[in-house]
Amino acid sequence: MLVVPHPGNDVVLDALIECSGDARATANAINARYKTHNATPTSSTKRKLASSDLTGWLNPGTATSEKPPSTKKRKDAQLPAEPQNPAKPSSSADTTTKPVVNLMQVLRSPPASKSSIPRLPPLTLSNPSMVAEHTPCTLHLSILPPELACKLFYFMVDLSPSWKRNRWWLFDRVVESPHRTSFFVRKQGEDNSWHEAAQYWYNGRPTDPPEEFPALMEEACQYIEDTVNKEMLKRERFPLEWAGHEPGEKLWHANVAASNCYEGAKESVGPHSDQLTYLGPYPTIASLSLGTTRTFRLREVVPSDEVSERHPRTFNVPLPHNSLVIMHAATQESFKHSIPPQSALDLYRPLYPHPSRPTSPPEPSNCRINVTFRFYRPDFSSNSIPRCKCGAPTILRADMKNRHDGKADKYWWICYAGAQNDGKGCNFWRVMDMKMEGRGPTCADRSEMASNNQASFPQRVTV
Ligand SMILES: O=C(O)CCC(=O)C(=O)O
Ligand SMILES: [Fe+2]
Repeated sequence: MLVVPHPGNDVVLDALIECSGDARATANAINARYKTHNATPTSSTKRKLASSDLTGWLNPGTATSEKPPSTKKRKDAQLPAEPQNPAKPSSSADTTTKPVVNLMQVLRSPPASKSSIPRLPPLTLSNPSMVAEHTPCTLHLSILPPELACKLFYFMVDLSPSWKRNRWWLFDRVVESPHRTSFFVRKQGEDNSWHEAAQYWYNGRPTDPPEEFPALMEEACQYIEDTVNKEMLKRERFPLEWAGHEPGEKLWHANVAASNCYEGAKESVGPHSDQLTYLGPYPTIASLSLGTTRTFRLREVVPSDEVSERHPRTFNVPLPHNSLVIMHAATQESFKHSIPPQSALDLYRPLYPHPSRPTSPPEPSNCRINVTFRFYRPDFSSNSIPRCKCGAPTILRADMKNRHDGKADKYWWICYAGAQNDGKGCNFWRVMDMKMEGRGPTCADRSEMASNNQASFPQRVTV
């Protein structure tokens, strides 16, 4: 079993988007990027090159090939264009021989930069005002009453042995995430429509019906919703954000939550942006940290038209027990986030004894529990998600290299069936069209309505 930081295929999906859905160009581009990085191969890099060539990933004979929306290369794509003479398929990359190779070595290697633009060192954002200054996120310390935070930590740690390691196909092998995860829904009437969404938390794997929010999670969620709503009132809203709440209803509420357990310093999650399939564009996600402090890393994705001017910057945010990061709108569109492995960590020392051992002193722990509270939008409900030719629901991803200013945003519906189906999906691609697909109302729709009614509407959209 190859263990890679989840979700390792984020890099591949981004590269596919940059190559306008052309899978062959994507494989060639990833190979070319790797080869550029290792321009003067040593004997060890030669060995890696031979075993990790991605050309064999493509299997056009089995793919249900839909012509991508545009096969014309985008001139602003960061990855190199398809070579004139595509490399001959490497025998060692042949799917029948299945070489064992850590694909992250291939996918993670950025090209050696020859540019003169200064690289900025990673910046540690050690307090809430620094986080707000440099990122679209806000950090909130001591978010829950201390006893509730401690009880919820114990409760989730006790539950976590039943959580799953995410598994999916990447190219021709199954990979597994280096942490455990679970998914919860908030009971709201008889609505079971998020069962399918839960499967997406597990990369399209069939799952048992998701669990409902346990009582302690529900209690915590109410504090978190209050903070998120207060923060949302302070910030600008983006045109594609959801604005369909009823008068008097909260701007944001959580209807699902995903949890992660990282045991020890080495468990991690790789750089990714969250899938937008049910969240829609410009989501707000509230991420609660309990237990040992870990670093939350944010790395900006520089739009294509700025790559020659500046390098992306990396920000490290230490997240202590009982802290909340709100990933506000535009975080998923313009940053990747991760929990990198660490060489060491400080044990968490609970203030209170475990409820089932009230007379024993609390034991230090090397676990971190993370709960991300999310709002799955009604206009992105399961039955509205386009299906690909495999018959499976597609996933929604932002074209991160496009500028994200609320005006020129682009999102793609992409086949994701390959993640569970021996790595074989179809080449389904479609640009999302909010209006044509009948989605909304968004902040832009509301603001349009207001101007049609000739009401004066402020520049900052308030809904
Ligand atoms: O553990 C964290 O703070 C991040 C988890 C995460 O990125 C995710 O669940 O999508
Ligand atoms: Fe995430």
